[in-house]
Amino acid sequence: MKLDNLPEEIRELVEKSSKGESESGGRIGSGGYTAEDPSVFHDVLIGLSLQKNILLKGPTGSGKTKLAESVSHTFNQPMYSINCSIDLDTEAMLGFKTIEQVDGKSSITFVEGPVIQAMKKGHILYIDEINMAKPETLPILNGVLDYRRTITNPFTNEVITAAEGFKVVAAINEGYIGTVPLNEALKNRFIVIDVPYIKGDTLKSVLTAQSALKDERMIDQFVALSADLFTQVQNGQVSEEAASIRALLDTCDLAIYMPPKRAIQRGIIDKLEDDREKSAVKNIADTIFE
Ligand SMILES: Nc1ncnc2c1ncn2[C@@H]1O[C@H](COP(=O)(O)OP(=O)(O)OP(=O)(O)O)[C@@H](O)[C@H]1O
Repeated sequence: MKLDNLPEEIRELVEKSSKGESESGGRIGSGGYTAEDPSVFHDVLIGLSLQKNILLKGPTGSGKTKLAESVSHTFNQPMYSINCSIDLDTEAMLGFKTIEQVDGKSSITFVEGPVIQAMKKGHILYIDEINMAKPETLPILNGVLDYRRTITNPFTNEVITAAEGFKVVAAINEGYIGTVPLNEALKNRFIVIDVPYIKGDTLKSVLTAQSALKDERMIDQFVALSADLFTQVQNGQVSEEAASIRALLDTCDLAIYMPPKRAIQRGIIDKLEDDREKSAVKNIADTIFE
């Protein structure tokens, strides 16, 4: 278990609740989530240790998936993921029946999906973009997400109660095109943690660690660019995704091989729809990079 730097009381909680089978299936996430406010990660760990479901709420590229991976890393428990979309169906969550040939004979077997596997093994279930699913798809998980921690598999009639250690983390990207407001009963089953874009020295350390760009002066310039973009986002001049850390990391990588302003054009500006937003970002880039 990777518990360095955690306050004593949180470390004890994490140790107690980090059960689950250690064998096969799922994948232990890599760590690396960094935030200026340590309470973001600490509160996620506390909530999960107390068997609460966690809903990470934040704009695209703000590190929600990275945070979930870091949870898996810290608890040393494998993570099973569901990526929600309007096409998500019960089979993608719970599993499906298939015909298998055993000794020349056909038999029907059930291939367990991420929810059933994580429940049975006492591992972590990550439900990404939970508000992209059709509202009628997720209520089947209501019993999994409350004190019952139980589901009746509609394909096999098996009643499954989650093994000790089972944890649920979900992520939501509010206001994003194609999303629907989360059903209240579903939202009610989660503790909500905001995951904002990182800034300043924290951003610098993430760019230094995750980008291939090694020119410290240029990294400082990209941190300044991000701060200015953030101000424009707050003023309502540009949309939130312009300040995405993912886009900034891509831009830093490109800037090793092309002038930084071209990298910004490719990595940030060309993703924006609105011409006024594009020129606002371009103006900021012009003030920081010659
Ligand atoms: N606070 C952070 N700490 C470490 N890495 C971060 C952080 N924020 C963003 N990143 C990096 O930025 C990239 C995007 O992060 P991630 O995929 O976790 O975002 P997300 O919030 O899940 O995005 P989306 O909503 O689009 O799925 C990753 O490469 C991740 O490592």
